[in-house]
Amino acid sequence: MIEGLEIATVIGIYDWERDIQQRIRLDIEMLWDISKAAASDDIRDALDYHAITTRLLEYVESASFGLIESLAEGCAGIILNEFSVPWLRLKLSKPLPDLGMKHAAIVIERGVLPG
Ligand SMILES: Nc1nc2c(c(=O)[nH]1)N=C([C@H](O)[C@@H](O)CO)CN2
Repeated sequence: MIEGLEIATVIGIYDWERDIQQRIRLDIEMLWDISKAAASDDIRDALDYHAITTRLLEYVESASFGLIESLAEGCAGIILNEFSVPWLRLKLSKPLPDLGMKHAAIVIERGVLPG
């Protein structure tokens, strides 16, 4: 699980949002059988959360989406396709204190759960 990953990006549908950066937060559950990595103690058998985080930082920092939905799908696609994760649940939160709420968030599940 990657929890509380905060990244600044251009995100939003309004003109004023196109000229600023806002910090989104990612919480990601990922399915991975850890038994091989636990037995070998070899990072090559593990789901390397450092590598995933580095890739997401690169992607989100350079992104410029209007909707949080689009950014969430982009992040999910990277994890599924580049890191061979079979299934994930991803929550993307965007702070909205001006609207009187802590944040708006969406949760998506992508990939296939075994059996
Ligand atoms: N379903 C969505 N609704 C809204 C989004 C969004 O990304 N998905 N975004 C906005 C604005 O950008 C808002 O965050 C600015 O206050 C409004 N609704």
